[in-house]
Amino acid sequence: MILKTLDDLLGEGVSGRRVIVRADLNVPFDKANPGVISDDGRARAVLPTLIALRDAGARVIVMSHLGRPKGAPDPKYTLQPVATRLGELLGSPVVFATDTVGSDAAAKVEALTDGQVLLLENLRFNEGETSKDDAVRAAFAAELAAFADFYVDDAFGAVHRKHASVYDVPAVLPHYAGGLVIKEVDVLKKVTENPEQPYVVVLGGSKVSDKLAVIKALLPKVDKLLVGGGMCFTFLKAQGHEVGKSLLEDEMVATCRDLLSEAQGRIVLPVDVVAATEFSADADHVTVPASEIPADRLGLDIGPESVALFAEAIGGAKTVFWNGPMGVFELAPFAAGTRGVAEAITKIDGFSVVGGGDSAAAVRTLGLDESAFGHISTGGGASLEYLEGKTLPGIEALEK
Ligand SMILES: Nc1ncnc2c1ncn2[C@@H]1O[C@H](COP(=O)(O)OP(=O)(O)O)[C@@H](O)[C@H]1O
Ligand SMILES: O=C(OP(=O)(O)O)[C@H](O)COP(=O)(O)O
Repeated sequence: MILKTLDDLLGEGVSGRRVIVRADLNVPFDKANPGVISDDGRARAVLPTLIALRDAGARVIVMSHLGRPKGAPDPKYTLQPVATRLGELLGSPVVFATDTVGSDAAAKVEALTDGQVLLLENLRFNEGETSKDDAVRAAFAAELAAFADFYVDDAFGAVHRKHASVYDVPAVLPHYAGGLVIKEVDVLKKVTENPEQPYVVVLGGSKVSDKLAVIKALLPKVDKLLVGGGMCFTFLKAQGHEVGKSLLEDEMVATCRDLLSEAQGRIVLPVDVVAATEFSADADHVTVPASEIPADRLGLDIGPESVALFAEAIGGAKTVFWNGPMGVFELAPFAAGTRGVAEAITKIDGFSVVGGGDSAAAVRTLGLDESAFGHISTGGGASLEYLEGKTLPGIEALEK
């Protein structure tokens, strides 16, 4: 990667200068306790960058998205609790702006003193952040850029998004890659260029349509692609099975059918599923064959036979990449599939990468040994698209 890094910026001197940092503070919240962060790994991952800038006397403006609000303020997705947590981790309070580029943000940017850190409200409360219209994104980016002298991208988890804060702000400010982005790309580069065979990819989670697109590109590169989590039901439907009330992307069923035929047995699907009456920890649940999901139930985890099948494929691998929990691991009755697959990955005689906000959170909240994985990446979609060989908009913008 030929690009300027945070060290270059620190070398140029930042005392008294305003630096805007794109971070990925899209942390998971406790499903049972709204407002309580269940895993602060992504906030911890950006700390070295924030500390280095703070200690060098910069006036630090942090920006991030949280969840997928629809371009307007939505209290459900406020970054306020993240500002509080970030302050605790930094050991000094983080100022919070209640808007992103409005009057509160402008006043707080103006009032920043050397070494202070400010977090702007959720970028996605503004339609300019994710707009497909270049001019609309550029206009929002110009408002963000006006706050600062320099731009640092340390949001690896979002580098695959062609969004204003990722792609357009670096077009108008001197730009630098943070240490997290550099570290993540270094590891993934090795896996992309020369994965030791057999190479097994495990996919799950709930961002089904995003990740189905990646499968086609990854298929020729892998020995086996194991599909669990919310991803598997569109494939099961494509095989002709009914999936009840499970997560389903109806319009992708035909694509999945094509992928299954192209894969010639290399896509492995669950053979049993934990089917519940509703999306709740107290719901009645039974393990059923994947071909017999009752019409009034939804699959919330893969079953034990699937775990054994997946563990066997993983056990023979020299390289494993895993993104996306195998089930709704946040609810105890549906955590066994994720735990089983994660444990199998920790035992391989080879190199493993876990990617994704929720997958990394699962490793930690289920109490697995983090050191047993080769690398735990903060980005799921970002690392998948990197492995696919795509040029990522955030990296491209930094290289320009
Ligand atoms: N069968 C399922 N039905 C609905 N949601 C699921 C299912 N399996 C996993 N999930 C959910 O997927 C979410 C994580 O998906 P995703 O964002 O794609 O992963 P990551 O953040 O690791 O990239 C988790 O919150 C988990 O509860
Ligand atoms: O959580 C994220 O990605 P991931 O679930 O693929 O790890 C990133 O914060 C990107 O979020 P987005 O997929 O809503 O753009």
